[in-house]
Amino acid sequence: SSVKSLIWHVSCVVSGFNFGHLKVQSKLSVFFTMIILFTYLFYCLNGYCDSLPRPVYDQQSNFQNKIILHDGQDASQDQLGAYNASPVSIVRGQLSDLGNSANVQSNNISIANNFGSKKFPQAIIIGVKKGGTRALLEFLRIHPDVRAVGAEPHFFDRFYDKGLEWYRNLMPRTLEGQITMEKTPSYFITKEAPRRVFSMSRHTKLIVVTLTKSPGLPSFQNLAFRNATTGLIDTSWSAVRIGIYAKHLENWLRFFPLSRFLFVSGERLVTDPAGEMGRVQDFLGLKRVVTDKHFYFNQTKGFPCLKKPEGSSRPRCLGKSKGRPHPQIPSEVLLRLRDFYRPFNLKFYQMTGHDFGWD
Ligand SMILES: Nc1ncnc2c1ncn2[C@@H]1O[C@H](COP(=O)(O)OS(=O)(=O)O)[C@@H](OP(=O)(O)O)[C@H]1O
Repeated sequence: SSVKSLIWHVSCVVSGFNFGHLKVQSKLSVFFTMIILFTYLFYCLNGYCDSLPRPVYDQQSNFQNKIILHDGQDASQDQLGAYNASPVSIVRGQLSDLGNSANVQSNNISIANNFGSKKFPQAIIIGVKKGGTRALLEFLRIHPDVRAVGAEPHFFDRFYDKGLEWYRNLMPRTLEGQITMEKTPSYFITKEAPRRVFSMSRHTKLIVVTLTKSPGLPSFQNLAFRNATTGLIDTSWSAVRIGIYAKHLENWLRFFPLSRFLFVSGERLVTDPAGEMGRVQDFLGLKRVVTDKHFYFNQTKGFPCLKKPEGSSRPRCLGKSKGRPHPQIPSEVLLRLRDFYRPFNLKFYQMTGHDFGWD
C-alpha cells in the first residue's frame, strides 16, 4: 500500500508539471524517463532490487516464527530486549532479534542490517534447561560487544540436517570485535552435539548454567520415583537425567578441554547477577560492561530484572514463563534425591575442579 501511495503521489507531481514549453519529442522523453523511474522504484520497494540486499529480518523472521511453534514458551515473551546506546549497539538493537520484531519494521533497519557479517557463534550457552539460560543471555545482550540470536536455534540437536550455512544465516550480523552467541540448553544433553559443535569450531566457548533446584511439577514424586515405596529413582525421566551433569559433561570432554567451558551458577545468577556476569564477561574476553548498576531485585517477581534496557525507559523482567511458582516437595523426597545425586555431583565437582556445594 505504501508503494501504491508513492506512485499516486509521484503521478500527481508529474501531472501537475507544466510541459507546455517543451516540444513533443522532449515531452515524450520526460514521460518515458518517469515510467522507467516508477518501474525501478516499484521493484526496489518490493525488494526485488538486486543492488539493495534484502533486510536480514526478512530472512530471519520466517525461521523465528517456526521456532516459536517448536518452543512456544521461550524467547518472544521472555525477551528482556535490552540494548545499548553506543553506535555499535544502536545497530545491533535495530537488528532482528526475536521479540523486538515490532521495532524492526522501521526503514532504518534495512540500512543497519547491512553492517558487519554473519559469523558462526564463538560462544554458545549449551545448558542446562531451566537453569536460567534465558536470563543469562538477556543479561549478556546488554553488552555492546555481544550479539545473539533471540530464539533458540536448536541446530545441533533438531535441525542439523539443514547444514552449517543455514545455521550461520540465522546469526545476527556482527562488527569487528563483537562476538556472536546463541543459547539452546538442550545441547548439553544431546549425544551428538559435542561432535557437531566441534566440527563447526574447536574454539567454541561453552557456557553451562548449572543449579541444584529440583524440577518442579505437581506430581513430582510420582514422576521421579519408579516405585514410591522402594524409593527407586526413575532415571529415564528427563528431568532426573538432566541433573546427572557428570554424565553429560563426560560426553563433551571427549571433544573440548575443560578450559573451553564456563560453569555459571544458576543460584548466583539470581542472588548476585552482577558478580556472575563479571565471570562470564571475563571468560568471553569482554570488557566488564554489565555491572550491578544494570540490575535491581524485583520483589514481586522474586528475581533480578534489568533496570533500564535501551530502547525503553522502564525496567524490565523476564516473562511469565520464567520464575514460575514451584510446588512444595516433601523433605524425604528431597533427601532421597540428594542421596541419588551425591555421587554424580561429587564426580562433577572433581571433573570441573569446583565444589558447587549442592550437598
Ligand atoms: N532474572 C530471572 N528472571 C526469571 N527467571 C530467572 C532469572 N534468573 C534465573 N531464572 C530462572 O530461570 C529459569 C528458566 O530457565 P531457562 O531460561 O534456562 O529455561 S529454558 O530451559 O530456556 O526453558 C526459571 O525457572 P522457573 O522458576 O522454573 O520458571 C528461573 O528460576
